[in-house]
Amino acid sequence: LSHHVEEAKHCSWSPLLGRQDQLTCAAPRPKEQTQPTVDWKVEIPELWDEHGERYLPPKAYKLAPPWVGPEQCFTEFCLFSNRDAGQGMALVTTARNAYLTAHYPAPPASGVEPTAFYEEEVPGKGIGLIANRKIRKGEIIMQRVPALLIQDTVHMDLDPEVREQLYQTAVDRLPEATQERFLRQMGNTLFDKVEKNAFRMFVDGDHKHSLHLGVLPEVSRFNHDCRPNVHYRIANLTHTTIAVRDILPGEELTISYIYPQVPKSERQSRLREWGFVCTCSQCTLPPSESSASDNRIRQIKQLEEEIEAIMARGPGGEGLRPEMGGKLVELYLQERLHAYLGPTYTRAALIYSMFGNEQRAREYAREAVGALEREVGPHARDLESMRRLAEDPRGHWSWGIKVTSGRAEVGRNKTDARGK
Ligand SMILES: C[S@@+](CC[C@H](N)C(=O)[O-])C[C@H]1O[C@@H](n2cnc3c(N)ncnc32)[C@H](O)[C@@H]1O
Repeated sequence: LSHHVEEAKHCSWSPLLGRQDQLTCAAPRPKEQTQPTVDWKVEIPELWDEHGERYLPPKAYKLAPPWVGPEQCFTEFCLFSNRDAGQGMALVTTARNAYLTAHYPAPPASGVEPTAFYEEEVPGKGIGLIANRKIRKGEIIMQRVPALLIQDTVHMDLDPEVREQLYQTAVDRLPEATQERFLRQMGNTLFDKVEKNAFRMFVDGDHKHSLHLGVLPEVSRFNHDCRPNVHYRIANLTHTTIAVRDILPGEELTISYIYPQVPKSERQSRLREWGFVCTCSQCTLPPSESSASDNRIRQIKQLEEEIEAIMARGPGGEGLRPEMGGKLVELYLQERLHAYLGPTYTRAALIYSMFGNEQRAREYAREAVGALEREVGPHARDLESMRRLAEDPRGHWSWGIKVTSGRAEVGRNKTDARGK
């Protein structure tokens, strides 16, 4: 079976542990890359019977050297390791998941040169990453596969003493340099280090035992900011961090651990579940600016819901105004939500195209292309549509449909983006 990595299957819920937030999906078909990256088209051998219902017998999941394992088994979960994959990988999972993981690409670490940033103590946050030079929007900062990948049930249910010993053995299987980096992470016990630093990763789509906690010791140094300058996405178990705006030397590099487009009190309570009180740039604004920010977040929500409701009635739906798209972009930029602009630019481009505003449609479609590539990757669903709109607005399905008759005159390509 040629098993492309597709939406829903092999999607990865982010971000760091458990607290469900953004969804980053892997989809098929690689596009040209400007920086070294993984091959997105993954060949995974047949794993199901011909009806796609039953798993193959466990012996079908044997791993070839240099993979080692299964060892240290507890019920169906065992330790598997490979010192040569990525910077070394240890898995505590089922044989089936180990087999799948072994078939994902585990590329060597890549990204910006190691001197582009450095580690430093950041007041109130522990160690963080600081830019050492200007890092440009769109630069991939790190691309890594997890050093430790632990099936969620094991992490949650195993007896704590047994679990700690198992994690110790798993860490011992890693190359020395990776072990050291792992042990330098925040957290008193190995369990605690996984808790504080892991990202949620799905190995096997929506199949049983798919959810894992992936620990990437270098990526763990990114502190949280509710208005991050770095976005991350996970596809094929590869974790990519990418600058979403130009970052100046001396600025801290940050990601968001949560879905941040909610008022401050909600963000803070979500982050308390993480065991810390957020001291980020947005949470420490003076009260008047903080309430202005909360207001903008409410405005964004309202406007998005309004646009969604109109679009749902069809492209000719009444109530759409051309300035709605521009206003939405403006609010996002004022709120410094640079990591979440893809759908916003897409909406704005479509709205202006519908009203026959060529210049604005092109301009926003171009921005949408860049933002979608950064946020979702080269296989983002609306990317092709936005490329076409940027190149030839008048040939796009959305062109002028609000001007001509106010009724839907959906053109050539019905699979194009429609305000998503
Ligand atoms: C994944 S680690 C980040 C790196 C960590 N600072 C270190 O020294 O290794 C997450 C931990 O960093 C701290 N942290 C990250 N972002 C923070 C923020 N915005 N405010 C306060 N503490 C933060 C919290 O202690 C959190 O549990």
